[in-house]
Amino acid sequence: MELFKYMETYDYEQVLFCQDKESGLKAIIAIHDTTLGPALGGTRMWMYNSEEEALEDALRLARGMTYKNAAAGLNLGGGKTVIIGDPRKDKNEAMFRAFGRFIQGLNGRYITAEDVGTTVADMDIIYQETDYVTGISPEFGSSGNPSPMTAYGVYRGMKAAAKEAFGSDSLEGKVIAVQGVGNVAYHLCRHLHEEGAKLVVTDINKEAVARAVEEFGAKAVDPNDIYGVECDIFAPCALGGIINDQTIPQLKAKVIAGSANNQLREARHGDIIHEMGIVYAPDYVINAGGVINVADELYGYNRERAMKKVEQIYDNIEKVFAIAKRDNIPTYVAADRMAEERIETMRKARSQFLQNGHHILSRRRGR
Ligand SMILES: NC(=O)C1=CN([C@@H]2O[C@H](COP(=O)(O)OP(=O)(O)OC[C@H]3O[C@@H](n4cnc5c(N)ncnc54)[C@H](O)[C@@H]3O)[C@@H](O)[C@H]2O)C=CC1
Ligand SMILES: CC(C)CC(=O)C(=O)O
Repeated sequence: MELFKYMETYDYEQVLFCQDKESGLKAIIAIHDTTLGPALGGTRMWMYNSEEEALEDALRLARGMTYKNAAAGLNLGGGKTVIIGDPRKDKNEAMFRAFGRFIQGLNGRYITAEDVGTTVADMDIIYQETDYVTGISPEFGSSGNPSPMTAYGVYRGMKAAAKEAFGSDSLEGKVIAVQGVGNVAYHLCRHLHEEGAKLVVTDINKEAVARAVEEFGAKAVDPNDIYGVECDIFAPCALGGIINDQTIPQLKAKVIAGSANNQLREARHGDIIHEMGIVYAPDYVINAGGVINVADELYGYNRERAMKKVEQIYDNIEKVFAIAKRDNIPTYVAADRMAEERIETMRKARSQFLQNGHHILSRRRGR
């Protein structure tokens, strides 16, 4: 990849490569845009096949966070970290301490949290070295694991998408195919089961599948068969890039609504599903519950307040559908438009000079 060319094309501010030989840390922190405030986005630990692949993931995910935070109405920019390694084998305390010191060195330009492969326990270690970490244990007055709130937001957004597609937001009796039943999707399945939806699930982790079958009466299918399941709603809740040339022809669902980041492999795949009449709830709008929840920590965490904001994901998805109809564009373009308009408006509103700048971080309590 020609890094600077790529950064210029999508307007990235900063990319940091962090290395610590003793602990084996190899991390890439990508900061996309801090117009609205410090960049907030999780840390993903994953067994990337190459450094190039890790870099691409960090960059795509960071940009997604700029749009996610803007669309959710947060005063935060977008960033993300990837750590190269196997989260089941390569983690150690020194690694997360060293990583915490790299974050502290950024002096608040980037705040981290959990993502795939990292946990509350990892965030607690990072917290030993930096103030700029969220999603740490409730014992520290924090919000803990963001996944249940992400799941609640996806559930709310899915209802809004169902209303658009079927005329009612009830999910009772709807057949919902869920790809990946990890941290987020487990809680999502609980909400769906409680509302009377019929679940079809898959995961590469057999235990995760067995739990969903046992607790929610879900039907299990093989990972490759999930796309072609006869269903009303497809909920991608594993990794990104799964709406692509190979999977689209298999899809039977009328709605796509799930937690995975970067669901469309390429923008054109958003156009194709739009033309097919599939109602797509854009990923970064529907999966913002976790970041809304951890961002609330910056104000002194209040669960009720955070939950109210997560509930509004229903309204945010409706707004996206309204823009899509108004401008006759696919929903993924409408979401981008909504986020970009907010960033531009705030850029102008905050353009006067202030001696010490100002952001909610400067009033952060309890730290
Ligand atoms: N945890 C959170 O609060 C948030 C998560 N997300 C996104 O939601 C997605 C899921 O996140 P988590 O539940 O936290 O991760 P997780 O790692 O707990 O769950 C992902 C699940 O997908 C499974 N999986 C991986 N590849 C698969 C494949 N090819 N087929 C079927 N299953 C597969 C894994 O075995 C795992 O059980 C990710 O894309 C993440 O970036 C987005 C916003 C917030
Ligand atoms: C998991 C969240 C706390 C933040 C994030 O990185 C995301 O929403 O993807």
